[in-house]
Amino acid sequence: MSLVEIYDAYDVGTVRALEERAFDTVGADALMQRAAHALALAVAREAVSLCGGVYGSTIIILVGPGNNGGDALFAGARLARRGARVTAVRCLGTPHARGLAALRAAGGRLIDLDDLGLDPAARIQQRPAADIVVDGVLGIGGRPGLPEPVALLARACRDWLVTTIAVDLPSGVAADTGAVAGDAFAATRTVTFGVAKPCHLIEPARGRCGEIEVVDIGLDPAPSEDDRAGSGSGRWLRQVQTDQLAAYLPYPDAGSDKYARGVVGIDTGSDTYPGAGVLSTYGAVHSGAGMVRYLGADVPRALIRERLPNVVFSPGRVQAHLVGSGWGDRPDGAAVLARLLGDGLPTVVDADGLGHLPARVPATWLLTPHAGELARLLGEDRSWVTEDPVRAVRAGVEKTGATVLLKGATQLVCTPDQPWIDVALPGPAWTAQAGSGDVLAGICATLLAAGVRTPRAAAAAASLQAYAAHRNPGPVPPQRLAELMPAAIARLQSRRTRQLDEIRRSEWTG
Ligand SMILES: NC(=O)C1=CN([C@@H]2O[C@H](COP(=O)(O)OP(=O)(O)OC[C@H]3O[C@@H](n4cnc5c(N)ncnc54)[C@H](OP(=O)(O)O)[C@@H]3O)[C@@H](O)[C@H]2O)[C@@H](O)CC1
Ligand SMILES: [K+]
Repeated sequence: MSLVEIYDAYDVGTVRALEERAFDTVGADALMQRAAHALALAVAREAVSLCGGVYGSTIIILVGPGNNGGDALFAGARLARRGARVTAVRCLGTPHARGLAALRAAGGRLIDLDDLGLDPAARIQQRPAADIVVDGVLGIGGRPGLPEPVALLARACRDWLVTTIAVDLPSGVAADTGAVAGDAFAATRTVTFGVAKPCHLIEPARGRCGEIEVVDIGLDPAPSEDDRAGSGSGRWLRQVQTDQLAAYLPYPDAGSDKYARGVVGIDTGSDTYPGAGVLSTYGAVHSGAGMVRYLGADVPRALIRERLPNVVFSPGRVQAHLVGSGWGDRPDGAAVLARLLGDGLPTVVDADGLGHLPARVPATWLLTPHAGELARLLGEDRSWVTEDPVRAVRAGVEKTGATVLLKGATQLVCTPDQPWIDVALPGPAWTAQAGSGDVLAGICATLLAAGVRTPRAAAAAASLQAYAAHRNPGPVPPQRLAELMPAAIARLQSRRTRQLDEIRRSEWTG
């Protein structure tokens, strides 16, 4: 049994296809026992740290009607055999029969949810004696939306601040979309089997998972195209890792000049909204552009001239364009975009620019909407985007032909002809503030001007901003975060140098 670093996530349909193949080779029982073993280990580790050992710890196992409850009951049996006091609570339907028999044979017992004495009218529920709660109510067979009184129990567990370990996923979250409709459990740790699922990467579900452990139970960790196609929805997400971010960024060498590093042409901001022009230029300047030409309105131009003397204000050669942030209601917006389309250069279209898009644009163009802007682009409600951001970002790509970076708590990058969707490194909640998106658009444009492929530039830019914010926690305003970007890039460059040294060393040592 080994820990797998979380990287790829697949939808439930794909997981079911993998499960079927594994059933054929090792059998369903073996898979469940492996899952239960890994789960019991995770609970035991928690018991050791909270109570000094498994023996004598008090564990409550919440069980639903499916195999998720089966995993939890078999894990409970293992823990009871090691001396834990294990009580299973029947939350929904009939518990997994063999799992329950195993628990009882090991000295555990089953009670009903009613026996916990939860009171719907009480503001604070009486806390049962429990060191650890294991959430085995629903797994990948769960429909979102917990029925009462399970929803009340989920709320109570959150109020009790009890260590909660979710089996596969926190019950109540939608496995494929990451949506949380109504109440859901919030875990301290989630132990998931074989591969991660979208809910482990996408907010708000991700925030309910706590620490995530993907354990190897013998499923193929790399589903084939057939496995994915069979699922119907084909959701394949790839979480950017810090090492990848370090590898994706362009670093100059001794022979680089400003054109090798890239010249960005920026037409953002307006006399009404000058801040967006300033911030997007800050983003471009501080993420490594060789040169930035600001070609926008007069008021932002004057502000930029005061703050960033290295910015050039005359037209000339550029290698990537950035337009749209803070344009407001710009009458010539469509004409500007039509002209840029003729240029054939990679182009970032942000914010108000999205309202002026030509019918089709190339995949080298990058659109950077937040949920509301993507909804407007698609003629949908904002909730249509937030309830299933993967579906929405795909729809944005299909409609426009562009690469789309959907901004928000989880930032997704989708591009035509690539079967997976990249998930940027998640940033701290402090980065949700006015101006973050403008700076991000500037970083995207810099990476494009340096010649980074559009989807990679988008995933790297969003991840870089998150990385810099993590290194500088707290309410740091976006312009200050932009100024902290060079130090973050330097750290990533050192990391990349170490990676390359290791690769060379391993090549030498065979
Ligand atoms: N993948 C793998 O390789 C392995 C997977 N394993 C484990 O199996 C788990 C999946 O098991 P599973 O298929 O039995 O589904 P699970 O979620 O336990 O329950 C479904 C039941 O709940 C019911 N139900 C659903 N939603 C409801 C709601 N809102 N409110 C009320 N009821 C609701 C639903 O009813 P129905 O939809 O049929 O009406 C059905 O009866 C997986 O997460 C992992 O833990 C491991 O054992 C090892 C290998
Ligand atoms: K669960």
